[in-house]
Amino acid sequence: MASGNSLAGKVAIVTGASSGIGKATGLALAKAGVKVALAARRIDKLQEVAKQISENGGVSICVETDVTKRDQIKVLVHETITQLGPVDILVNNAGLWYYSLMQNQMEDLWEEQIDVNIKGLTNCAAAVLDGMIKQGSGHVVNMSSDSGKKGFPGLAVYTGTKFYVEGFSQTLRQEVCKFGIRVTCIQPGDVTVEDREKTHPDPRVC
Ligand SMILES: NC(=O)C1=CN([C@@H]2O[C@H](COP(=O)(O)OP(=O)(O)OC[C@H]3O[C@@H](n4cnc5c(N)ncnc54)[C@H](OP(=O)(O)O)[C@@H]3O)[C@@H](O)[C@H]2O)C=CC1
Ligand SMILES: CC(=O)[C@H](N)C(=O)O
Repeated sequence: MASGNSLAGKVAIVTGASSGIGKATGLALAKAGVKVALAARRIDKLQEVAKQISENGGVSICVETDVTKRDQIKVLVHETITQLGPVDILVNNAGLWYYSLMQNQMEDLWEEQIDVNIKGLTNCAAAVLDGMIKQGSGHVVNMSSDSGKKGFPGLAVYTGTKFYVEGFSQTLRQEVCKFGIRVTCIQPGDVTVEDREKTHPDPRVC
C-alpha cells in the first residue's frame, strides 16, 4: 500500500475501524507492522480491536471520531502524528448504506449517507494532504464499492455516493501524483460484516 516494499514501521489511519472491512484492514495492517490509528464513533469497539492488535504484538491507538465533524478529523490526524508519527496511509473506509426505494422518501437516510460517504471521505483525505505533500509520499485508499461502477435498485443515493468516490479519487490522483502521493480506489462486492443485520426499525428500510 505505501511506497517501498515493506509496510513495517509505516503509520496508517483507518476510518470505520470499529467493524467490518475497516476492522479487518486495521488488524491486517497491524500484523504487517504498521502503526495504526483506529477511528470510528464506537470507542468500545475500537478498544476491542486495539486489544486484539496489542495481543498480537502490534501498535495502535484509538481515536473516537465522527467523520462528519471536521474538528474531530483534525484531532484524529493530530493525535496520530503526535502519538505514532507522520501519516503514510489513510484508509478512507467509513461508510454506510440503506436499502430503500427512492419513492419511500427517506430524506434523513439520504443525508446521512451523503454526509458520511461523501463529505466524511473528502474531509479525511483533505486533512492528511498537507502532511503527505510536505513529506513527498503517502497513500490515500478510498473505499468505493461495486455500487461505484453500476446502479442497484434500492441503493440510488448510496450508489451516487460511491460514484462520487470514484470521480473524487480519479481527480485527486491526477492532482497529487506529482507530490509522490498515491490514490487508490477499492470496489468490494458483497462482503458479509457482523454489524449489518436487518436491524433498522423503519419497515421502509430493508
Ligand atoms: N460490506 C459490503 O458488502 C461492502 C462494503 N463497502 C464499503 O466498505 C466500507 C465499510 O463498510 P462495512 O465494513 O461493510 O460495514 P460496517 O457497517 O461493518 O462498517 C462501517 C464502519 O463505518 C463507521 N462509520 C459509520 N458512520 C461513521 C461516522 N459518521 N464516523 C466515523 N465512522 C463511521 C462505523 O463505525 P461506527 O459506527 O463505530 O462509527 C463502522 O466502523 C463502507 O464504505 C462501505 O460502503 C463496499 C462494498 C461492499
Ligand atoms: C450495499 C451493497 O450491496 C454493495 N455491494 C455495497 O455494500 O457497497
